[in-house]
Amino acid sequence: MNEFKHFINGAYVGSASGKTFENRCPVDNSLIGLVHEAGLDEVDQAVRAAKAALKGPWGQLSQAQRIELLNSVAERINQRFDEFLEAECRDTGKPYSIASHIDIPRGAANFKAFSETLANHPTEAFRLDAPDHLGAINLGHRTPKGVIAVISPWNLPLLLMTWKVGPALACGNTVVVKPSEETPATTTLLGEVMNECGVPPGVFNVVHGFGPNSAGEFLTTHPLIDAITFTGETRTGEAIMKAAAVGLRNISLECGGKNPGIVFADCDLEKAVEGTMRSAFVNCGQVCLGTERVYVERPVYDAFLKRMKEQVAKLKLGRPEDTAANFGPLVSLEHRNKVKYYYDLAVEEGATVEIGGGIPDMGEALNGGAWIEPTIWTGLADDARVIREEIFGPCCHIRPFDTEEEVIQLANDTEYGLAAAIWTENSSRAIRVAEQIEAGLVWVNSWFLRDLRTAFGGAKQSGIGREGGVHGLEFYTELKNICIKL
Ligand SMILES: NC(=O)c1ccc[n+]([C@@H]2O[C@H](COP(=O)([O-])OP(=O)(O)OC[C@H]3O[C@@H](n4cnc5c(N)ncnc54)[C@H](O)[C@@H]3O)[C@@H](O)[C@H]2O)c1
Ligand SMILES: N/C(=C\C=C\C=O)C(=O)O
Repeated sequence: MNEFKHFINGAYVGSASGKTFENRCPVDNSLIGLVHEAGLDEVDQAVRAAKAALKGPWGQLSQAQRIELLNSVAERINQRFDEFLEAECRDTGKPYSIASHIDIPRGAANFKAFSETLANHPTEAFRLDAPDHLGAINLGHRTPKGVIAVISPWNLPLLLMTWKVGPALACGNTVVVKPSEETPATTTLLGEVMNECGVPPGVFNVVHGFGPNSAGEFLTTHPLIDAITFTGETRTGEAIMKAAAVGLRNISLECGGKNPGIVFADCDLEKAVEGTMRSAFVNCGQVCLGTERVYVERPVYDAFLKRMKEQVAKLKLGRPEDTAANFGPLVSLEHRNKVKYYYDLAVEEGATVEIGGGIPDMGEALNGGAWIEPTIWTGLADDARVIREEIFGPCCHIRPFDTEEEVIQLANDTEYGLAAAIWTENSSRAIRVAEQIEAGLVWVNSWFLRDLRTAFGGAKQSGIGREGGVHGLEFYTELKNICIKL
């Protein structure tokens, strides 16, 4: 039985209250750990440790020294790859085949990528003419923002936490991380790596707990937090934004989505099927960038639907360590109940269930887990709740369209604006349509192909701000202008 303690000032500490909550394996709902729930005291200790570390050895390091240290963190994650893989898959139930290609490699890459950005990105300088004709020089100078609260979700725990911790530390900040209550393991394990690599105590801190009236809320309302970066549901983002308003703390929000996939008749059909299969079903559909609405130009609608059903039927459900498995359970029974609610709602709203729609028989050993069938629907009206609300499961609705104008209107008819995928071999059409899609991220003939130098974030109710590459600098640093009279 694992015991997950907080990581504060370089040490693992339990909650003074002794309060813990259960950590269960999604594969069979077995009890695999107890997690300490942080109270106000633990959160305060973590924030004050982070504050103090800014003025300690960490604050004395040069940018080059910080970058060297963070590159060693990346290398150590890779050296302990199997431990991170086992911990992530135990927490999430996802197949090793997925976590070993996405979650863990990106956990390391997120430290390296931002180090290189920082080392190579200039600030700014302007020469100003002055009335005395001697002029002045203006210099842009970046300093760390301070103590960053990092609040992360359960779907890609290590990836999404390090996506924030990497740039935050690269810019000289310190962090207090509150991972999801569903997935404490890899964030806790990273504390060991920080110590092994010589990251000073207090630079990286972890507190466990829930949101409201628990560690999440205690952290976002703590007066010594200088900025909050959050990934999770839009409604949670609203709550965190309200908390951040007191004391004017900056926020970076990466929230929900109801992403469209647009398949034109002039696409490479096999590429479109392969890409849509990934965007709808990888990670059991638990990817914010995933496709839950698929629009297919009428001439290829029947062929596309047929191929998708054939591919879904081939998905192999199984334990994480099953090398043949490419489809795991949802993260919890609670989330399975939510997704199954939408499966039932789809039928009530008039959907045709083309494949799936239920709970699979996984055999006695696994039937207690959060398993659910990958599902395709057709025939729903555009205003159906299943078409408008984020489900965050392995399901998608496929609908024909006839014109480019029609599909752009359909794709944009959502309160969200996170991502989209467009499948066409016509490059002019690809760019023309992509420019009109109201989203932060548009892939053409690909999906979740990530260049960490690019801007990442959502429009509309999918988030606020952009992280990635130089874009994170605006959030993770204060930019000062120094004007020097000549
Ligand atoms: N845009 C992105 O990059 C992105 C990436 C991954 C997931 N997501 C979204 O995340 C959601 C799924 O993740 P989830 O269920 O963990 O989201 P969630 O909002 O329920 O929880 C996310 C985190 O916020 C914490 N939290 C909850 N309420 C809080 C509060 N009031 N104050 C402070 N912290 C609070 C939770 O404990 C958790 O650590 C989906 O909507 C998905 O689209 C978005
Ligand atoms: N933030 C990123 C992925 C988000 C995935 C959402 O589930 C990334 O690739 O950097």
